Amino acid sequence: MGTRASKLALAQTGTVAAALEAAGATVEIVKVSTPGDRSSAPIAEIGVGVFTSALREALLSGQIDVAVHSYKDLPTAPQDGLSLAGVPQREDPRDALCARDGLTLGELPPGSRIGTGAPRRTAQLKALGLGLEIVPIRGNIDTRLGKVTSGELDAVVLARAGLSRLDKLAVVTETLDPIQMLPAPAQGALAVECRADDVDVEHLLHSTVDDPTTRAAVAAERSMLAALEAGCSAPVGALAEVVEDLDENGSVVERISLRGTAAVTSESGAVEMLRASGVADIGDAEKLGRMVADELLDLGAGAVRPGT
Ligand SMILES: NCc1[nH]cc(CCC(=O)O)c1CC(=O)O
Repeated sequence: MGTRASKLALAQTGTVAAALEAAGATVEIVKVSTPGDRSSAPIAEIGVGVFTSALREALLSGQIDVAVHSYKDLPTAPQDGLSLAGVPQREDPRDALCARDGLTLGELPPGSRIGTGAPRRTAQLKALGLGLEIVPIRGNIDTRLGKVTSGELDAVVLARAGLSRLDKLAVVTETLDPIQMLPAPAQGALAVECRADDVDVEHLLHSTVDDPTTRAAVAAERSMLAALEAGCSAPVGALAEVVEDLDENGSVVERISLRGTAAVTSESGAVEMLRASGVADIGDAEKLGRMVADELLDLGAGAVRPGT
């Protein structure tokens, strides 16, 4: 199994490895270095797939047989020759504020310095109108948290899932409500890939680590992102949840609800978050994503293409 060498990537790969071992497989972990690990430039500058392409190449060349990615880091375009055989049950997808002195977002005084490198988090924080100063940062979770401990920053915003996997939830001072901060499409989910012609491994992954509910939710979020022609560094948030609903006969059915947001920045620099949402049958998850994207485009989301 190939993995990036960061603590988070190793923890993520470890959970999948444990599930495969419990199913009788023998696993060897192979660390693969990616351009995203070697460069500290903003992700938007290094390009799409900075954390995932090297793992995919190792898979295609036969150096490894299974790759575990953070799903939100995968480009939306499908990859020839690979199969997304397992989408394990998702962690809590929300973002988390880790602030000094136990403060919540509303308690941070205007002018507080908040670290994040994500255009999506930056846009949503600005749109809240709290007068916070957004400071661009990159680096692994410990590096980011260290900037709060040292006093360089008042807070950082991180994926709650990453902190949970590293057993660091104690540093969270507020789990951000999706009404204020919609997570990245597929945040908190993993993507487990193998070669498309490796049917035994594909079957093993599918039968041991795949969660159809997570797969449907992520499909809705990612099809919204793809329909906006945006990538993981775009100011776009999405959250799909499987909810219980009643059909026309009054029987309980599971349906999927999707909320999406995209930022538009005016010439004066003011940020507005456009919002759209919808509900559909689980089998129509991808269609739902395209519908919510169309609604965002109708509202004026055309100006959120990558790089803008
Ligand atoms: N490349 C950043 C990245 N990719 C996946 C995670 C966290 C884990 C997840 O969202 O599943 C993170 C860090 C963060 O956003 O705080």
